[in-house]
Amino acid sequence: MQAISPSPNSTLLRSKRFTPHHYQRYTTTPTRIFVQCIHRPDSANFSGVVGSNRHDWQSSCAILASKVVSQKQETEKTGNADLTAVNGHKTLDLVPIDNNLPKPLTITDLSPAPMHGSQLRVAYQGVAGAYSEAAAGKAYPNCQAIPCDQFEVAFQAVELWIADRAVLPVENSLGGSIHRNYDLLLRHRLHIVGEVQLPVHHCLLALPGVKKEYLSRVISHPQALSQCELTLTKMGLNVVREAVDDTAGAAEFVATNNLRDTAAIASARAAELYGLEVLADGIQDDSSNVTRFVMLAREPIIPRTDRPFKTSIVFAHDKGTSTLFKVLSAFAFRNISLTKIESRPHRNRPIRLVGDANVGTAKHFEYMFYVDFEASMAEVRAQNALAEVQEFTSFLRVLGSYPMDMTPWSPSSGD
Ligand SMILES: O=C(O)C(=O)C[C@]1(C(=O)O)C=C[C@@H](O)C=C1
Repeated sequence: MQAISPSPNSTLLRSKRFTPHHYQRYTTTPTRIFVQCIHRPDSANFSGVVGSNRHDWQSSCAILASKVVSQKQETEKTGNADLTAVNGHKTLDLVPIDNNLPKPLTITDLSPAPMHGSQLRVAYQGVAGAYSEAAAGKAYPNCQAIPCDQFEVAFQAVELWIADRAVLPVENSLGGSIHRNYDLLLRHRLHIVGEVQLPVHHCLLALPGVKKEYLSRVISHPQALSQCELTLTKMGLNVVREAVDDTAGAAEFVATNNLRDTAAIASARAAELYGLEVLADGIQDDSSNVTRFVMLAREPIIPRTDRPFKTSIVFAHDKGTSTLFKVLSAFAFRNISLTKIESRPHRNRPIRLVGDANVGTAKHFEYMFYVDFEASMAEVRAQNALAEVQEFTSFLRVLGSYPMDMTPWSPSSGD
């Protein structure tokens, strides 16, 4: 796996990782891109903000497409049929498309890893040496890993065709679910196309020559801090814990600021990359510490039945938790195992009031339920289960049906 910035020709090359600011630049690029995309898609003479290669052209067209869609939505909202300008320039008239027509199969549907140029581009949150980067490498061994400063940015990188996939940690065997990422899965329209389970082996890292006794602070990703909480206490360190964006970012911070009183919890690879020493190895509270990541793409994969598949759904129902049993029994009756249930606040309707003049008003919290089950959407039993679930729910979305990670268990191999 090669970790690089997204495009050799773009202004992004100078920056270490993607930030929302980068998208700002991309989405406000001049209309010239639009003209170029329409008339000269294969030209080798593109100039200005768009690079000269096919990948840059594709990215520009994708951004353009999203502009046109938002323009169209704006037009529909305002009812202003003449509003067909992008950045002040006239564009082609939009032809309404019937979204229900079957889409022709594309190469994306047929190959598990569509290639642009030579390598798949995989966005992850963090900097080089983060566990998410390792997960990207495990899922797609020859990919270009694209660091992003936030999870939200990794989603946007895929939506804007700057990356082909995003890799997202969703749960850890010690720290539990990464709730923010469940919320993002719902807010965005990407599809889960795979999962990887990565053994996570944490190290305590410090500048060369620093001893444990000198430390007054340990910094890391909140998940990593919580996965090492007991061990840190047992080590008798007199340190405050501080949360930062990612584990490798913590290591980089210690190194670049020459902090002799601060250690980072990160991988052995982060120690190598940022010139730190390993003060303690394997400091996670459980040696079989493992994080589950999902891979996201713009298009779903076609579910199959020739290997074990998992399907992830999210649903809400109007009648509070009383129907939850019925929903779950749709799976039980068909012998479909559930591997995970998670509930999150229903942000559009967080509370349901049930009034009773005699005793007052009950305030019930409303939830979105996330369920993973062991079946492929290509199986009739899964389709029937979902048809039944739909009867009890007010909202149902399939987040993805994808191959299960069946790699042999080897806790010591991860870092
Ligand atoms: O900070 C990193 O290195 C990450 O990849 C993030 C993350 C997480 O979000 O849980 C991933 C795996 C580990 O469980 C700790 C941190």
